[in-house]
Amino acid sequence: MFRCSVRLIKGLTQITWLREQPVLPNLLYRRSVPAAYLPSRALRVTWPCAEEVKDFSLPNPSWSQNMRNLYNKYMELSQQGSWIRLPSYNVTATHLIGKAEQCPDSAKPQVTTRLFTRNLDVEGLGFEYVMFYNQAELRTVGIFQAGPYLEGPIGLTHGGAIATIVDTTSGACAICTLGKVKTANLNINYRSPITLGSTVEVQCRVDKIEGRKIFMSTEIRSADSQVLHIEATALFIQMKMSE
Ligand SMILES: CCCCCCCCCCCCCCCC(=O)SCCNC(=O)CCNC(=O)[C@H](O)C(C)(C)COP(=O)(O)OP(=O)(O)OC[C@H]1O[C@@H](n2cnc3c(N)ncnc32)[C@H](O)[C@@H]1OP(=O)(O)O
Repeated sequence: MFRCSVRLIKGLTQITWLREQPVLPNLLYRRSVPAAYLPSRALRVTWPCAEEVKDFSLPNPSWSQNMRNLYNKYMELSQQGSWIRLPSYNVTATHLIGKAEQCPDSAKPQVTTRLFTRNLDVEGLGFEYVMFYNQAELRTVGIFQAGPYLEGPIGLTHGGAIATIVDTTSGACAICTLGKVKTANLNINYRSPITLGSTVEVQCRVDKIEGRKIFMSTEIRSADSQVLHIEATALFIQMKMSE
């Protein structure tokens, strides 16, 4: 009981401390996260090659009106300073390259791998999403449109695709809060199906932090917030300094 109370107090103290940090880049820098993780309020990334690489979290013609409306809402909040749009690339290494001298000539990392959620060349067929982070509240919001190649049951989104979006949005929140992390545990309650083609809002928040462990919870609702689709929890473990 005593150990639990001490852990709880430690966790709350850590969350309070994180909330008081002045700006996200400082926080991430102090946590040894490469500079390219740093999103900027001017909606650009500080990484020198970033402008030459496609940012997949910008609107494209496949986005529905609901997706655009939600995007515009959080962009407006970003301009006011409470939220930051997180850029998104199709190669994981692109997020990790942080120094000018590491910037490859072609402006594209020489790798053959692709980030799972950005592995299709045609817009709108798979995962269409954009994420925003709120440092003061330790929350991310994901706006997600399920493309026709994510089918599970006829006309509905595959449960694994939904798990991917939960992992991605809560993982991004954990990364922005603690730096590099890996998913250790993911629990999902599927409350109602997500129709293919529809747009949903993914809300993730930090519940508590205990040392290297960061506990998250996630809710996915319809674009108008009326329908609850998903309730989930996740545990991410911060990577050790040597990793
Ligand atoms: C430009 C700006 C963009 C920024 C925005 C970024 C955007 C881009 C976002 C993409 C976001 C994608 C996010 C996907 C993230 C993955 O998909 S990761 C891939 C899937 N996960 C894995 O493969 C992980 C496999 N497992 C492992 O590697 C290891 O088990 C782990 C999880 C790293 C933990 O190993 P470890 O570091 O040795 O930790 P360990 O000492 O064993 O445990 C530490 C603590 O955690 C506890 N723990 C460990 N595992 C568990 C568990 N499963 N359950 C409960 N407790 C556990 C331990 O009991 C221990 O607790 P304490 O004793 O400290 O109380």
